[in-house]
Amino acid sequence: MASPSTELPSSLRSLWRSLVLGYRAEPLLLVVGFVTTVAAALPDALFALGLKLLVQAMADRAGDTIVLAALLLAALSTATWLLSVASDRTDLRLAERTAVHIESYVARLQSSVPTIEHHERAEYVDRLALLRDHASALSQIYRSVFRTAGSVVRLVVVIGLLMSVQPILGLLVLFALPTVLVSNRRGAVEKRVEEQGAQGRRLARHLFVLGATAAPGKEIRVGGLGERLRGGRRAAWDQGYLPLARARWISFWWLAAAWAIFAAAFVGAVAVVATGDGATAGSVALVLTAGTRLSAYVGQTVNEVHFLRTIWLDASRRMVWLEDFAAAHSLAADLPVPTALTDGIEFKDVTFRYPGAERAVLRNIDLRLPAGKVVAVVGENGAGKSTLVKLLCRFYDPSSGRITVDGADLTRIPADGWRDRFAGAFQDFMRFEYPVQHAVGIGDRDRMDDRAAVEVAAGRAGAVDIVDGFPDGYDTQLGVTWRDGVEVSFGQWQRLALARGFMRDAPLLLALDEPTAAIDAETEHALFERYADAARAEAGSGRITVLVSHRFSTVRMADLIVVLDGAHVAEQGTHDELMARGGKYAELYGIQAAAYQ
Ligand SMILES: Nc1ncnc2c1ncn2[C@@H]1O[C@H](COP(=O)(O)OP(=O)(O)OP(=O)(O)O)[C@@H](O)[C@H]1O
Repeated sequence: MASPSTELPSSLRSLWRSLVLGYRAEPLLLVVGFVTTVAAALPDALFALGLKLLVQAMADRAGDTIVLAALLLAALSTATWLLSVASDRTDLRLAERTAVHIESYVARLQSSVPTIEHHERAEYVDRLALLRDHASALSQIYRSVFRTAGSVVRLVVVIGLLMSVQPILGLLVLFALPTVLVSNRRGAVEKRVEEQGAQGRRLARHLFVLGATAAPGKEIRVGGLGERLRGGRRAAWDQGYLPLARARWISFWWLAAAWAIFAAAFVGAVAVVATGDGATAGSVALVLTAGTRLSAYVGQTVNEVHFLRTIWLDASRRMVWLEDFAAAHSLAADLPVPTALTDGIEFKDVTFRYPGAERAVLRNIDLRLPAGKVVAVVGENGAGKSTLVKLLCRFYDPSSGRITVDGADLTRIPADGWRDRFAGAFQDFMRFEYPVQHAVGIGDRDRMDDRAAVEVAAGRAGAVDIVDGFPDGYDTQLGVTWRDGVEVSFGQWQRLALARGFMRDAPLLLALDEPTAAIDAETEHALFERYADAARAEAGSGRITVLVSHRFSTVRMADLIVVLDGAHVAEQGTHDELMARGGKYAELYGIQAAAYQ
């Protein structure tokens, strides 16, 4: 698989991609916004010319020209005002409409990455956190680009007007260059410092959420951790923000010095024109007005470019980076999604390390999960059982080696399609605070509103009694923070998650990664036995059922038991075979059996 670069893509390419995205979303608004914003720049910049004509006509006491010049000034002011209002409204509307589009586009990009590596690697998480914060604001990029274009038009016009008085006055713009250079540089420096501090700011936010939400509140109070949390948050905040504040102060002083250079040149230019041969009232008025406007326009352009570079363009580069990342991760999917399994799933010399980790959680695993069988995975805490399931779901790809499905490399099967063939539940399930119908129904998005399907799933998970106990049955809102919402216990959440995992009727892979830890051993055993029987009854599709459990009473009925130990498959076989062998499984089984005596 092509590994995406960790470098952000170029500004120009990112700008182009954002413009294309905006054009696809709102072509008319984009064009009208551009034309009105740039058009508003013209009459504004020509104001200096009107003023020159008026002042000169007054000096010459030319009555008709005075009236004409005054009317011209009024027309220029009105046109500037009208076009500015029109462009403001259009740009605002464009920003609002593209914001929704861009936000859902970014969300779609994130979820289209088949693995979840980008949610866990610190450098990606920081990058995505900034993108998420700015995703809706990214829609401002259009306004910013139009305004920058308008500022450039203004600059060109006033420089032309200044040069019409004396060509050398065109050099005035050179004295504004230091401000441009400083702004450019400060943008890059501030952005780098901001990214370096992203981890600290994320930590500060995390600690704030920890201290301000109900769930962790119990442990924090019991442990008396409040003060420590506040101190940690303060320290993380300082670590995230102080370097940025320092960088901003330094750039402020640089910018002030650069403006001082321009101010000196402007005063000199006015003096030269006012005292030179052939100085007229009109030309002095023009230099004064155009010069003042030049400084304002340079300031505007510099500000626009600064915001464009540091916020909008930066967010745009992150978005294009995410596009590349998503594209690089979906390139290899060129095989069809299987509709049945005949042989099974095979791990071939699979080694896996979590992103950024040194240690391999699974090492040189060779394992065959036969089609149509029930496979139990056991091992001590941290042995890698859940990781094995995550690889089967393709939340990660192996660091080396291959996983094949009926001989086809799993990385070449579209991840979405493969997951549509998956059912099951995880130990770290999500508490979806929806009405019960949807909290369970989203396990099969096409049948989310299908009451009968949800009832069947609840039956499979043994959750019917729980739902019947809620005030409005399947229409009950879960979570007390919502109107008419009910409190749900951990065990109830777990059972609802299990029901969600059973929404699909004919999965090829059913994985149950300790989804019943909060349920007593006997009930778990009965439930798992039911799933195993169902799996065997439907062996025709080749469905593989993978059970992860610490309870050996549950595990023993599996067709194949895999014992993980020290990142390796220590043993595998049926219960009887493993007991006869007298190895790790027999030892662990013996310990648990003795505890239940
Ligand atoms: N996202 C992750 N990033 C880095 N390391 C991880 C991640 N998830 C798990 N690990 C590490 O991988 C190892 C195996 O974890 P895994 O959850 O697969 O074990 P397990 O056998 O399912 O454990 P348990 O029985 O406690 O659920 C552990 O050392 C764990 O710390």
